[in-house]
Amino acid sequence: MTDDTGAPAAGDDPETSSGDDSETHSSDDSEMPDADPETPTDVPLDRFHEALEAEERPVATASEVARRLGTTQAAARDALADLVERGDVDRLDVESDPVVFYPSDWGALATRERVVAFPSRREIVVDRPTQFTRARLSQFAYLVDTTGTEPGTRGYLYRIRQEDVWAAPFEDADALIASLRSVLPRRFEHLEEWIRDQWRRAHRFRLYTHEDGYVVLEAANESLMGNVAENHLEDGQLRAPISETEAWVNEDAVASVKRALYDAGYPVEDDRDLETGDPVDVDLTTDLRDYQETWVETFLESRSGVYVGPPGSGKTVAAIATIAAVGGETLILVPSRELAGQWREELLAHSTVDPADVGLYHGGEKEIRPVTIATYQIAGMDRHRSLFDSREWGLICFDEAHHVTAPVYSRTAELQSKHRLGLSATPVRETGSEEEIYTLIGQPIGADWDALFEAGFVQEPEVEIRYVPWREELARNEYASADGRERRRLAAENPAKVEEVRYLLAAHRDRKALVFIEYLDHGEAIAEAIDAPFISGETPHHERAELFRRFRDEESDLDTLVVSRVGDEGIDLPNAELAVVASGLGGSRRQGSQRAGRTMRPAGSALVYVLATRGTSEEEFAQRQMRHLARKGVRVRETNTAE
Ligand SMILES: Nc1ncnc2c1ncn2[C@@H]1O[C@H](COP(=O)(O)OP(=O)(O)OP(=O)(O)O)[C@@H](O)[C@H]1O
Repeated sequence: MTDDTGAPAAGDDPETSSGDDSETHSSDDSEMPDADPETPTDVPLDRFHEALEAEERPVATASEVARRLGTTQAAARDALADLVERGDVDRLDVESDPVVFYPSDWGALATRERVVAFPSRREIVVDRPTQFTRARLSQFAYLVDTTGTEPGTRGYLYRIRQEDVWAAPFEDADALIASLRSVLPRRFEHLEEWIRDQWRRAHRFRLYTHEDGYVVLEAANESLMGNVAENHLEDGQLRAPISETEAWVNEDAVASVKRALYDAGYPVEDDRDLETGDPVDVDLTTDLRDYQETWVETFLESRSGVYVGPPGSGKTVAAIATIAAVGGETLILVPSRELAGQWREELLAHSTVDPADVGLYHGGEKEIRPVTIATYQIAGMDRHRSLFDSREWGLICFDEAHHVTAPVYSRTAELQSKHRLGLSATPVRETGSEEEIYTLIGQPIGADWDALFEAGFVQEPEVEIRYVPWREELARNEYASADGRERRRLAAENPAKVEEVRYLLAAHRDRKALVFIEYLDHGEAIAEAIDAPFISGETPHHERAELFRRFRDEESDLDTLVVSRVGDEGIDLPNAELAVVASGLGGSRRQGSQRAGRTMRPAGSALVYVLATRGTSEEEFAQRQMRHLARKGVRVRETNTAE
């Protein structure tokens, strides 16, 4: 069984997570009386109660108990085993979490968290959810909001969508329903029926490779083949019927068949034999974290998928592990040349790959090697078709998968016979091509973002929206009399923002900072005012690379960069501790979370300031972007700055 929570895998020894625990709970051991490292295995039930009280939770892992009792983990585990033996304590094997313990007479522990179901809306609100509940829910429900709908409440709102059921990692519908029942206060027949129905839909069509090598579409019964497939598929997608329930699929149409049936509400199971390409000798040299291992295992089971995790959560490293596991020639597609270079370095840093086996293919260099890193731009050009055809790629990796362009999609549609891996920090897209990503690349394989923040793998940024007033009458009047795009530009370029940027940089003098802007003039004005370099699309590549290199260099005195959209994405600046989004609020939610993402790095504490001109549409944009982050569990604060 797999899970997409990113939490430690099934049956994990609690020991493996003890290191994380100590980071997640700020424990104060001095509260515990008589901490004795030599605590015998015989722990009275009272001491266990004390440990729970100190944790302020109804359940505790062995490592939490050990810490509270001031004993070793092994001793705590033995003691807990004794208590379980005596019937005083129960243990709960949570599939994707460490084992937790609770007093037997608290059997109704779930009442501590309040779970309320709204079956007709297919929504579940959980007040103070435990890890257990969250891990379970995240397997078949979508976390809509963590901020609570009423002021002061802390409800987590989950929604069970069609596609969540389709992608739920269970062997069968019964297992999914069992999981649902384990978190809901009672049974909801209609909801269960709906889930079973959705589950059935997702298992009605299957693609497989015939022993003679061609691809077959198989329907669960005749009428599905007749009604659904024939009504929704176009001429030429199927070559010929093989039986009442099977048809020979045109190899070039595999992607469009999948897409059409998905749109018709019948996601297709893809059981074809995939190509692996010529073998490549790559071993991983970095130990994966538990959730990364789960990602890779899940990928290998379905042979396609998209790792969805916040920036800095280790998607690239997990992708390198996947490359090593598939072990075949790999084509990696990235949005920019800088990222291609970075990918190469990461590959060399985290694996044994021979540098001579890694090629870069972009505007500057054109090498095709067993592992080739190319830009989407080049990959989309007709005259570079050979990139796809010259080797039998076994794995195609789409970095920043929401960037995949239409020409690349159409090309990769032909590459459905390869292992396909996407990486994305932002599953949400406003243009609606989320479905495109998931049907053409694969299902999302994700982690619970909150859990990653809690475990300390990713620093939670503090995001603050600062509403900046017009401080100049002239600017305010100009704005009032303008319209359309001009109005938006004027709001973005509110001169008062220059002061604000200066103030924020001065207030955080010790932090490496990125200032994001949308309009070139504005960027130049800010760069001049704060005396920092400005990187835009017009900055030559070598200059850009040099500035980024200096910014990364701890020794260098370059600690502030002003960056236009080019700097937005994926550039690895792990030491950026402060981001000021001075303009660019008209962008999508994707950009909002990417900008915040630039500073969501394991090193240093991260702060993001978003400047919005008060009383303009920027206010609304800022709030929309930040709501998206808040839903992901990121803390957002709003401040009005002085007139
Ligand atoms: N298993 C691991 N052990 C040690 N360090 C790791 C591990 N996984 C990732 N890291 C480190 O964490 C940092 C972020 O990892 P990585 O670049 O893979 O994240 P990402 O999710 O791809 O980020 P982005 O979305 O910004 O590209 C890197 O410095 C990387 O070396």
